[in-house]
Amino acid sequence: MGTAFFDATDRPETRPPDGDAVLPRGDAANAGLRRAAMLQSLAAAIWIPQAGLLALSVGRIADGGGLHDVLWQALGILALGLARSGLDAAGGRLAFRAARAELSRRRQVAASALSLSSPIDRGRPASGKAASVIGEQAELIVPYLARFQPARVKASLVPLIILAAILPISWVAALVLLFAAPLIPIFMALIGWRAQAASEKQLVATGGLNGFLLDRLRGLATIRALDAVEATALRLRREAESLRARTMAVLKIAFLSSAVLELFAALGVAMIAVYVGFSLLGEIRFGTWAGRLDLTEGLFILLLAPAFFEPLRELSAVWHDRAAGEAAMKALDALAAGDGLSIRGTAEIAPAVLAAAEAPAIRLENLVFRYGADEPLIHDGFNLDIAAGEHLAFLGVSGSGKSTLLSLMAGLAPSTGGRIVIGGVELADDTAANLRDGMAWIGQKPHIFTGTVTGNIALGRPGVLRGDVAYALDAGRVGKVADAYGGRPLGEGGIGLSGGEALRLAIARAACNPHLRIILADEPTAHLDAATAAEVTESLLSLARARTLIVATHDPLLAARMHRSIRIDADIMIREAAE
Ligand SMILES: Nc1ncnc2c1ncn2[C@@H]1O[C@H](COP(=O)(O)OP(=O)(O)OP(=O)(O)O)[C@@H](O)[C@H]1O
Repeated sequence: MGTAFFDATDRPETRPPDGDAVLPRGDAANAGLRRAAMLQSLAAAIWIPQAGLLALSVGRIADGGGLHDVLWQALGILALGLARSGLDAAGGRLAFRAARAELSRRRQVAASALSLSSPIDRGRPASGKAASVIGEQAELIVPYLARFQPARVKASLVPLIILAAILPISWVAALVLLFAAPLIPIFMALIGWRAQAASEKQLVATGGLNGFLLDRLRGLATIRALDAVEATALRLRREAESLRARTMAVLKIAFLSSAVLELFAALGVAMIAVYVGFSLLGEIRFGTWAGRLDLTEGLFILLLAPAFFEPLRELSAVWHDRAAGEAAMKALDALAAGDGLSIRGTAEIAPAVLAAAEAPAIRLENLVFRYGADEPLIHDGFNLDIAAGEHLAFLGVSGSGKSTLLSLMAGLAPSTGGRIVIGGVELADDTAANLRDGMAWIGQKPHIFTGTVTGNIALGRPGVLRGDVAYALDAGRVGKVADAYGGRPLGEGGIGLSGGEALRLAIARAACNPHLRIILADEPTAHLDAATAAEVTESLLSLARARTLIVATHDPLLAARMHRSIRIDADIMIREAAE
């Protein structure tokens, strides 16, 4: 079984709702986006009085007026222009802030759900895919919320206001716009369905490629050793090609939607221009409420016609953001749904359950466990009493369930039946987190983070002081390694450390915990040569002094140093020796 590391200080508080429904937006984000949309719509509507003043000025000059006749109008146009820019900028800023806040909220929910999912859940999302969704794809939510949402409100309000301004002058012009406008949303909606499906496929392909890459990079040594480089490269090329095809499909739809909109907008404006032109020439004598159009009215309508389509064009420009944003939200929500095995102890409770306790006794009562509803029973009514401060070895053939027992004691997954009592406290959802504060997990292959040796020991845990790290270096016997590296970082995944050094570093990590009462060690001497295994055993035993230690092991030498060993497969005690 792999190694687990849990930092009890990093416990998320809430669990997102189950199911794959898109998570509702936060109230603050909704309010911010609504205000932003209103400000931007108001900014767009200011063009109506500006156009009116402009048409009036040109009409006066055409009637023989001088510059002094249009001075006030010019100042009005300028003032309105300034107000318009100000409102537009304020709306944009507000929308962007609300969108970023919403992105952070959703990221936190997804990351919380991920951190709650059990490290022994094999259905956990691939690390590369989860990182891609939370880190990269989630960013697509920002343009969706900050640009698409206000653009949608603008597109549904501003054309109506412009229509209301044109209708009292000419019912024909209003009618032309009224017929041209709905064609645009209808076509956009038709295209939008395809755009969303294409975006979802593209995001899945991106996540898949990231997951694949991370997985293969981690296994590069194996791939090289087994001469599978060529096959892996071919697979990578195929995946990259599929991603390219999906990206092109998304772009094609994005371009198509803008082309459709431009076509209808251009046709609408052209028809208005033809009508106004022929009316001014006297060729068309209908369509107004009072006689013929004059130059001021005609110009006013002409200036407003492109503005009528402008919000729809804006909507089309950000249409792709909607598809990509909703697909990203779905991907985040799927992570947040986290419906596999989850670790116990999601709730915070006040006092540290084990803080004052001595090395606790552990009791497993009638323990039943299976990894999933369709999976076989791993343990069926397992009973065991471990004395306070006892050092115990689980022995048994591979697959007999030793690591599973350790995981259950650490609360990495809820048992299917029975109970676990640690120091008189039953391991349950409201106690597991605090019980874990007093535990350390030492696995076969501890995860070494990129960073210094001391940073890897302290792990940024609050309350770990310089003195604690110095003590831990000593306890894990890694002082020499720390000296050799100094302030230089270790390579990714612990490159630069031997297996034994990595194990001793894990022991040092455990030694840093002032609440440490229980040590769970999963095959700590596996894959080590005899001398290194002996060193690790000594470090482990000195750490376990006055603490309860349980090791799952195949190593008879390590088992011989324990107070007692039990065989998990036969459920019988084969050796009991007091030290
Ligand atoms: N995350 C998991 N999801 C589903 N089944 C699992 C998982 N981990 C282990 N198993 C299954 O549970 C059984 C017990 O596995 P476990 O790792 O506890 O055995 P073990 O005794 O520790 O073996 P080993 O000595 O090889 O480490 C095995 O049949 C294994 O296939």
